[in-house]
This record gives sequence, structure tokens and C-alpha cells, in this order.
Amino acid sequence: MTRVRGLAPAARAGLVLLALLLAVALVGPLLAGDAAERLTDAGQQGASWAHPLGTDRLGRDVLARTIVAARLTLLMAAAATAIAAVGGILLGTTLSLLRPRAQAVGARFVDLLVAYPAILVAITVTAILAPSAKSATVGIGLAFVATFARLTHTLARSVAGRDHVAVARLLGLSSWHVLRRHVLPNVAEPLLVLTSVAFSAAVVALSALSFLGLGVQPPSYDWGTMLTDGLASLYTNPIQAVGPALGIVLTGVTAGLIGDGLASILDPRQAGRARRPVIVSAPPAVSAPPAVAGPPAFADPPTASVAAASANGAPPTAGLSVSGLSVTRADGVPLVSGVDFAVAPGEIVGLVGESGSGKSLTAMAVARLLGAGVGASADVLRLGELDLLAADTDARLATRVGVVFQDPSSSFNPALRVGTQATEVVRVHGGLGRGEARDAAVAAFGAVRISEPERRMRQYPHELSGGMRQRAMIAAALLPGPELLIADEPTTALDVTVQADVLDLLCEANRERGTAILFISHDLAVVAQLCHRVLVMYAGRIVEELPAELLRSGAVSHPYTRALLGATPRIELGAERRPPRGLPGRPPQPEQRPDGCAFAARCALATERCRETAPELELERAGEGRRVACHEARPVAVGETSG
Ligand SMILES: Nc1ncnc2c1ncn2[C@@H]1O[C@H](COP(=O)(O)OP(=O)(O)OP(=O)(O)O)[C@@H](O)[C@H]1O
Repeated sequence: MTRVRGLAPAARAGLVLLALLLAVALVGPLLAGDAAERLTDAGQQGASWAHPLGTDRLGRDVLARTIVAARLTLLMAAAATAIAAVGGILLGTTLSLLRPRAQAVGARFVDLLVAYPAILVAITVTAILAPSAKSATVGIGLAFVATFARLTHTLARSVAGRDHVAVARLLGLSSWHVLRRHVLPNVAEPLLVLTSVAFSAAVVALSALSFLGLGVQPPSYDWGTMLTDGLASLYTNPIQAVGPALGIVLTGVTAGLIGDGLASILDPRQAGRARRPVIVSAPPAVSAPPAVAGPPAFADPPTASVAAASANGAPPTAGLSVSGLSVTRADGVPLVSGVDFAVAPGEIVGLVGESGSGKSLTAMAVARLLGAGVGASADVLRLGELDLLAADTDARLATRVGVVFQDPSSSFNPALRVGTQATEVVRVHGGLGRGEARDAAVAAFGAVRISEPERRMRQYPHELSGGMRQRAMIAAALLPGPELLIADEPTTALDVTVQADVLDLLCEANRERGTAILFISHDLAVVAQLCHRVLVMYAGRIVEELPAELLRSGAVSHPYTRALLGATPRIELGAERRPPRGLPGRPPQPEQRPDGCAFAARCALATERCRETAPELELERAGEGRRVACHEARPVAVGETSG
């Protein structure tokens, strides 16, 4: 059975009501204008065939007047809503472009305005401008500006923290471009709902102003002035208030239904469900067969040459060089301290450590993608000849550094097609035309084994599976041919077979293009297999750096690395069941880090010296490429295990 779903029934009902209201507003004055103005002797009459909603004080037909008043009431409400929406969205958007301190002050000011009752703002404005339909409209519009501004600012800030916005910033796009393309489309849905709520609130508020004599002035009339008349004779002729009251309620219901309907149409995730026919019982579309690979074919074991080019003190002239990198919280608390490392061209360097050890901050500081509330400083931060500390590197960074984030669902902007996003950097910075960029992206998608690449590029991110989105992200990151790829836990959100597939792609990029990779992970087993060299971080510092072969053979020196290895589950065929050894305790919070070794409180080997003085990261044995920050480290060579 095939079932077709269209627009949601509520939205359809909203559209029907809207059409009805618009028709009444457009043709009502033509059809009912005379009846609405005609004075008769039959004042204050109840409902009758001649006057279904009775007559007013002067014997005028209330139904006709309700119909005629629809035009002015709806026009005023629409104009007030437009003033509020345009003014508020502009104000909120401008706020989100300001520097953090100015933003905070602006946001508090907007909060103050929101706290002030809108009707009082409107009354003040109307009283200043003199009572009239125009000043009531402006007053209500201005009164709602703050509500739109606050919602826009709050939403823009929440979206600004998402990975796809970070990617757009990495591309070196201007703040306005990022806001227009990556932020505003993703906040349109709640803003539309607010617009519909504001519209119905405007109808009520305008009626209230007319009720107070501050809005529409005689001989003009809207539902508000009619309601005032109706309420005056509520006990003698209650039917007189029904017409304008029904008009106000009907408009409110219509606005609500339309708002929800529009929101679901504009949200591509909803739109896919709502607009396209959904075939419920047909077989699913066949895409690429699932990867059923065994262990990932991390083809090349680390080569001696690359390992030799590693941490022996002299940073490579090409590749990434980091020295004295620190990341500090706005209140001065250090989160990452004095980090030194290098990633040579063609090398994969793993960054491991418990949650909160500073891995992502280190990587994001390199990509210059640190979020609000933290700042970075470094003695050296270079990618080849490019000084990443210089202020003008954004555009070049965009093509020379690629980033793949953990969560493929947030790496892409949900409001833009995958192809549009994947080609953005080569169009903006690579100077490619639309067609050339698309061809390049199709080839890149094909290279990461995405089936039907052209069709996938036309789809929205939510239409791709998690594994496919991550492969698309890798393709997009590799498209400009970056020298360095930062992969921040790129497989954590994926199942193991897809994980193997993604790791394989990274290996391939490294092997075939010589892309240097900084690979962040919690998974020591994956890091040991994938990487050439491994950096172990604890409490914001690198505590051990070693060639991956030493990690694979268990020849680690730092007690923390040893504890991490012990806590890593392993599958050994035929071996007895042996649960991994847990690591007791938690790393200290950044504000509670001690002067001495931060690991001392959890370390069985810790001495008084460890508790008093933090050990420096020092070369352990010349030629081995191992650095360790531990007073009690035992040198362990290849072939030995550290027990
Ligand atoms: N924007 C920020 N403002 C304040 N503190 C932050 C900020 N970002 C991170 N931190 C803090 O810095 C420390 C290191 O964070 P980071 O994200 O680098 O850790 P991580 O090792 O990548 O952890 P995980 O593996 O869980 O991602 C944590 O204590 C974290 O709470």
C-alpha cells in the first residue's frame, strides 16, 4: 500500500482560514460597505434574519461592520508585526555580531525592554505621537521589537556554537556571510512561529489601544473600537460584541496554524516529510552496500622515516609546529598549558587522554576555532611558512587546514544542501566557478565511496546516513587539498563497521595525498593502529609523546599512559576473560590543578617531589622519539612491556 502525506492538516486548515480572512478583508468593504454605514431607527437590536449579529447604538448592522473592519484591523496588525520582526531581527543580528562584552551589555538592555510590558510601551509611543491608527501601529510594532531581538540573538548564539558554523568560520567567510547563510536559515523556524504569535498579539493589543481611545479614531473603526461599543452594552445587547470578538479569535487561531505550517515547510527536515510523497511500504532505496570489512585496513604501518622525523626536539620546517601553546579561560584559569608538538607532512599524530584533558581545545586553537570564553597564546604556531598567530591567515587557513568533527549530524548546516556546503571553500577561496566546484566535489565524494555522488550533493544532510554524512564531511574537508586535517573524534558517533570505513578513508588520504593528520580520540587501540606517533594529554598538558609502535607493544613510560592502556578493552581470541583495569579517581578540574604533577593524586608511584614540582616534558632516550613528563618514569624500550 502506498500512502501519500501532504501538508499537515492543521496547516491546511490555517491556509483555508487565511484565505477566508483575506477574502473578507479584500471584498468585504465593497460588498458590505453600505450596510455598515446605513443608520436606522432600530438601534441596539438583538439577532434577527435582517441583522444576524444585531445592530449598534445607531442602528448599523454589526455583521456588516465586522466584515468592513477586518481590512483595517488586519492591515494594522500586519504592519505592526512587520515593524517588530524587521526591527527585532536586525537588532538581534547586529547584537550577535558585536564583541562579547558589548554583546552582553546589549543583551541585558534588550532583556530590560522585554521585561517592560509591551502595552505600556505602545501606550507611551501612542501618547507621544498623538492617538491615531498609525501611531497605534507604530507603538505596537516598537513594543514587540525587543521580543524579536532577544529570540534572534539567543538563537543566533546557540547556532553559532555548532560545528557547521565553526567550519564556515574556518573557511574564512565574513561574519555577515556566516550569519546570513549558516545562522539565520537555522533560526527561521522559531522566528516564524514568533511572527505568527506576534500577529495575533498585535490584533489584541491594537484592539486594546482602540478600546482605550488611543488607537483608531472615529469615523474609522476596527474590531477594537467595535468591541468597545459592544462591551458598553454587554448587559442590554450582548450579541453586539460577538462579531468583533469572533474576528479577533479567528485571526489568532489562523495566525497560530499558519505559523506552525510555515515552520514545518521551511525546516528542510520537516519539509522532506511533509512535501515529498512518502512511500511507506515500498522497499527502501538501495544505496552502497554496508561495509562489512573486518578490522580496518590501516594499510601502512608507521614508517621508520616518519617516526624519525618526530619529536626529537627539532621541529620540522614543513607541517605543523606548535610551541608553548596555552589556552586560558576568560577568568584566567589555564585549560591547556605549554603544549609543544609537531606534525610532519604525511604523518598521523594521535592525541589521546581522558575527557576534559584539553585535546579539543588544543586542536581548535591550531585551527583558530576556539569558542567564546577562551583565548589562546603560543610562542610558535606555524603550518609550514604560514604563521597561524598572524591575524590575516583566515583565508589561507581555510584551504590549508581541514576539520572533521565528531558528530556528523552537526557538522553540516541542516538548512543547506550538502553539495552547496561541500563546494563553499573552493568557490570562495579556490576561485572555482560553480560548475568546476561541483565537478571537483562529485569526484571527491566518489573518492570517499559515496554512492550516486551527484544525487547526494543535491540532498540535505538529514537525508544521508550518519556514516555517509561523515564521509561527505571528509570529502569536503579534503576538497581544497589541505596540508593538515584535524579529525576530532571522527568515529565516536558511528557504529564499528562504519568506523572502520571512515578510518580507512583517513589512512587513504594520508597515504595517497600525504595529508598530515592530527587525530583526536579516546580509543587507544584505534590510535595505536592508525597513527605514527601519539601524544598523551592529562589535565591540559602533554605527559608523554611516543612512537605508536611503542604504544602497540605496551612499552610506555608514563604511569598515566600505562593506566590508560590497562583500561583499554582488548579482544584476544582464545584468551581468558580479563576485564580491563579501571583508572580510579577523576582528573582535577582546571581551577583545582595542583602546582605539582596533576596525576600525582591518582598515581601509585607518586612521591613528595611529584606533589611539589610539576615535571617537564623531556626527551627520555635519544633517538627513540619519546618525551615524558614524569619524575618517576621508568625507561622502557621496544620489546619490553611496562607491566
Ligand atoms: N569554551 C570554554 N569555556 C570554558 N571552559 C572550556 C571551554 N571549552 C572547554 N572548556 C574546558 O576545558 C577543558 C578541556 O576541554 P576539551 O574540550 O579540550 O577536553 P577534551 O580532552 O577534548 O574532552 P573530550 O574528550 O570530552 O572532548 C574542560 O575542562 C572543559 O570543560
